[in-house]
Amino acid sequence: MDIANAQLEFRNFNFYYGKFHALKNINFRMARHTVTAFIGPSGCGKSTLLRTINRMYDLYPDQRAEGELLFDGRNLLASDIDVSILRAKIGMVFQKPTPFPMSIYDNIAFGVRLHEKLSVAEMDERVEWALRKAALWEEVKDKLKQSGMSLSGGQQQRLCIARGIAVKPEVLLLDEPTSALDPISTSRIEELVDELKKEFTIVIVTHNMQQAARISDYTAYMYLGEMVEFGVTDELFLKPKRKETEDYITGRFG
Ligand SMILES: Nc1ncnc2c1ncn2[C@@H]1O[C@H](COP(=O)(O)OP(=O)(O)OP(=O)(O)O)[C@@H](O)[C@H]1O
Repeated sequence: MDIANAQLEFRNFNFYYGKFHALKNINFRMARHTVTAFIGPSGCGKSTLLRTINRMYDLYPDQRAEGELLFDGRNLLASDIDVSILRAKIGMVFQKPTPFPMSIYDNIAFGVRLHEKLSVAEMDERVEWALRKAALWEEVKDKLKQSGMSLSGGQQQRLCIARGIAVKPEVLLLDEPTSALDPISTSRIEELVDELKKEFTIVIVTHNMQQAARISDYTAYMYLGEMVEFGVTDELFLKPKRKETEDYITGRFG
């Protein structure tokens, strides 16, 4: 399976936690404005793979990556890459909603201030833009000064998505963004992903195969640190090429 004009490309990519070889020879591409889902059993390396994309591992001295991870043709693993600029281009939303202990407005404005000097009016506009994109504006427009922590879990997760997109990244990484949410909040986030892919490239880790089938364009099935199969989502679910993938998606695994 090949993707022309890849925005992101893993080439002969390996990742280690100390001596533990967590990702083994990963090769695949992601196209701009598509949704790619990583699925596979617990511990297979989905989150590890996602976190390499914005070099989260830099924070931990015993973790290292080898090979190439190309973003618009540039190797993100190179030592001269400015990681703070990289993280502005590649935003991330975690499994548990993690609003900052500050107002709804400042949750969004905080990250923007680190990267851009905006006037008050421009910042107001940016905050509204991000909250509208995250489908939260109508619910919070009259309480922007209230703490982000006062929102419901589903609203907090949309606030985190708004915070992630407020700096106008090109790629948004979602690490099991709905696993702590009820079905209604989950379906709102799923609709949101569909909307957001018009402007951003989205990579999502999910435990939920139905969710991957519903919202992604491409799916990668991982097992024990290897990418067993990567392909167009409908094809991977309806006509998997590998027996291991078929066993997993039909529930015969384990
Ligand atoms: N900080 C760490 N130090 C050492 N090993 C780790 C660390 N984080 C993860 N691992 C190991 O790397 C492998 C992949 O873990 P990872 O969290 O990426 O899996 P996952 O597919 O996201 O799992 P889950 O679905 O349970 O979240 C596992 O064997 C795990 O034990």
